[in-house]
Amino acid sequence: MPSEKQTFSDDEALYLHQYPQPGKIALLPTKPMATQRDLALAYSPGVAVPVRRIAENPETAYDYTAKGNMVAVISNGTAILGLGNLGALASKPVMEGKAVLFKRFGDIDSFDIEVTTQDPDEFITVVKNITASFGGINLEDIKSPECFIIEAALQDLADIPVFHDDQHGTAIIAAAGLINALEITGKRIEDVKVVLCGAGAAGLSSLSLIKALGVRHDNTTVVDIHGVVFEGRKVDMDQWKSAHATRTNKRTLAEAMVGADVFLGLSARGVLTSDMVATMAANPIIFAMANPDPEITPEDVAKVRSDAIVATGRSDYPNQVNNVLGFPYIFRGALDVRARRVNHEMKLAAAKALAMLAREDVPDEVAAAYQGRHLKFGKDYIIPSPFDPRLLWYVPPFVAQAAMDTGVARKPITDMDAYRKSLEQRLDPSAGLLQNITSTVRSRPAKRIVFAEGEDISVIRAAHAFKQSGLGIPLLCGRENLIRDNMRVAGLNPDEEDIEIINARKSHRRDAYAQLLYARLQRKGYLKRDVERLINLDRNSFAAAMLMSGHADGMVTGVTRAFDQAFEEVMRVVDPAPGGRIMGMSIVLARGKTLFIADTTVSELPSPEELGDIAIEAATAVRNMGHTPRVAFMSYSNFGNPAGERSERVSQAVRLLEQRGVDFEFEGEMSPEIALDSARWVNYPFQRLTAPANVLIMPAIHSASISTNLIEAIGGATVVGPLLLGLSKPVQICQLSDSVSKILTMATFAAYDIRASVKV
Ligand SMILES: NC(=O)C1=CN([C@@H]2O[C@H](COP(=O)(O)OP(=O)(O)OC[C@H]3O[C@@H](n4cnc5c(N)ncnc54)[C@H](OP(=O)(O)O)[C@@H]3O)[C@@H](O)[C@H]2O)C=CC1
Ligand SMILES: CC(=O)C(=O)O
Ligand SMILES: [Mg+2]
Repeated sequence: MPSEKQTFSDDEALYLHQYPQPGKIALLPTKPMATQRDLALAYSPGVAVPVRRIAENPETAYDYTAKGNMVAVISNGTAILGLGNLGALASKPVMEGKAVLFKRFGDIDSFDIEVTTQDPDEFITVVKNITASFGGINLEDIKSPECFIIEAALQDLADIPVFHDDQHGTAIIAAAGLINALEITGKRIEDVKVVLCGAGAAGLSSLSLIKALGVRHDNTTVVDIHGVVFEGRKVDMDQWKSAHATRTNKRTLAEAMVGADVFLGLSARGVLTSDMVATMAANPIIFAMANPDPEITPEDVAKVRSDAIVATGRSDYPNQVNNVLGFPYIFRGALDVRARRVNHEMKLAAAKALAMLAREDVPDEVAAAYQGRHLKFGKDYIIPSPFDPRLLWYVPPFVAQAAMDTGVARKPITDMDAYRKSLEQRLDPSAGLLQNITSTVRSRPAKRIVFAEGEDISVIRAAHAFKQSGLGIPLLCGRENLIRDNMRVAGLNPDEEDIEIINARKSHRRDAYAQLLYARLQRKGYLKRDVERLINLDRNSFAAAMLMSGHADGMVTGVTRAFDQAFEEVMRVVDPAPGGRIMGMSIVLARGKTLFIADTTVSELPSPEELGDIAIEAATAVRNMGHTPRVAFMSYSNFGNPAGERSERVSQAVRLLEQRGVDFEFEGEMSPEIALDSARWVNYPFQRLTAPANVLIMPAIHSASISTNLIEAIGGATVVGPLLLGLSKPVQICQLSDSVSKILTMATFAAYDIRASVKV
């Protein structure tokens, strides 16, 4: 059952997993395989050379193969999230997901491996025999108590870190959160009474770690599906539960919760009730970490307690206590020193580092990642956000140092400052862009975005997601009946959808909008009845009139008709911004680069002066997104070589812009390989860019459009847009039949408003 807060439908989740290709990962070669020589070097016979070296000295596998930055995510699917034992194959989406998260947050390459056995010995044998391929093994979603046996055995058998993430990743994050929650509430760790619900992998390991930090055994109560785990209990006990059993008369969770300071939930959805929370001690700390749905929602806690600190495993509430905050950085640090294992000291170091990071000031560029919430260490911010880019250079050095201090590092780091800098460079700068745009929109006062094609099912879904994600107030244009019917088709309940529907034909503003349009179009060959028809029948005219009249703050269209037609309809109603340049800018996110390309939609063949206007509009929009623009005027030639009429136009654009005294870097004319690769600048010592260009101004629409579409078609890149700039109001035009996600992105950009006329 999807949870109340879920902002997407089951169909959308399936669609994401199925298209454009099934699954979430693919392999990216790091060496060319284009020629016979490439093949000879990389494969037979060249490959024989590293083979012999590794046979002679196994350590050199770290030098000649991807082993050192490769982690296997291995499961048998016996405890998939909180969904239970659904088997190895069913766990594959989660394992692919973890592999992607390793890459996204830790720049670690990763394979998912699903082992179809539930027999621990067989599982151990399989994993033991593949450890040589990897720098580390991340065991995932294996149920207890088998997970304890499996991990311990593999740690003895392997000479690389074997880390059961549900145990230790979770324990590390929960410990970090607890350290900070105790600090905020002023409670002492040796005094707090802790109830753990869920005596499984995550629960028992978390309890062990917080005991190592100072929680007293006698102050803890463990509860599993049968109730309290007390000393002497006979039902469903094992050595791991017994180690945490306490002498107590309490038998149920409700009894255990009376007077408790801390609740750690690593069990199942809805296990904790508001009534139980009401009986907790003052300033209770509640970590409801079951996934995908917590033991209790923050809303249900708030009904009975205003003094509680609440954390969940989910990203849509404050305080996400989820192991995604841990495994990328713990493995990063462990791999970088070629650690033999992840030991207790490394886990404690990671927990303390995470706790410390949450107490540091949040710089502006990081603030955007926090979904507009209060950014000061306190009740709603006890742990860093998974999107905090500082995690990657903050946490691994502590882990690596602990590995070195405890003698498990095979390759100690000699210069920690240099190491920290190298971690900063690993960060994919493109990864944060869309997240930052989304977070900023959430943090600002809600904007009303009119979705002109409100009857379309994808548009309805996007509007629903827009609202559910807290991005603003969607307004759907169209006929109520049709929209309500299509809401049902989209799996939504129209009676529960709190989205305003505006039917042009019934709108009391029809006349006013017709007047507005008539005033604009009467000298352009339109009669009064022509504009009345437009307002009644053409949703773009109606929606644009809403925008111009201040009844909406932004507009999205283009899903049901071609760009040119939608653009023309919008332009009939919406004025250009004073001094603005109407143009399209596409954003290309690929391989760690963010490129802004303009003009991808409007001007066929801009004059040199117009190219300058495009550069100014683009550079300001780029700045509005928090990036420093470095503009390159694109050509097939570089600084007059080879000479030609087309390249001369571009060169002239650069000269004209020099006279306009702009406040951003620009250079040209130049070809893309020179603009993007500073290593090639040796031949052009006079060029003025301080780093590779990120804004590419194309000489004409065909080169802009072809190059952008080519990048997208080749694959491996995310292309956003084209985003429409230069209008007096924020309008975004999607591509025909865009997916729900793309429509949502365009609506988010309409709400963010990157136009140059809106200097942020
Ligand atoms: N936020 C995070 O980062 C993480 C969250 N988790 C979540 O923690 C939960 C447990 O995962 P994991 O430890 O890997 O799985 P395990 O299967 O190892 O453990 C689950 C434990 O919860 C117990 N349990 C289930 N239902 C209840 C209930 N109604 N009342 C009390 N105890 C119950 C189980 O008891 P029994 O075996 O008797 O059924 C078992 O002891 C899952 O929801 C998972 O998503 C896990 C890892 C990380
Ligand atoms: C987060 C995680 O690993 C789990 O819920 O199993
Ligand atoms: Mg897990």
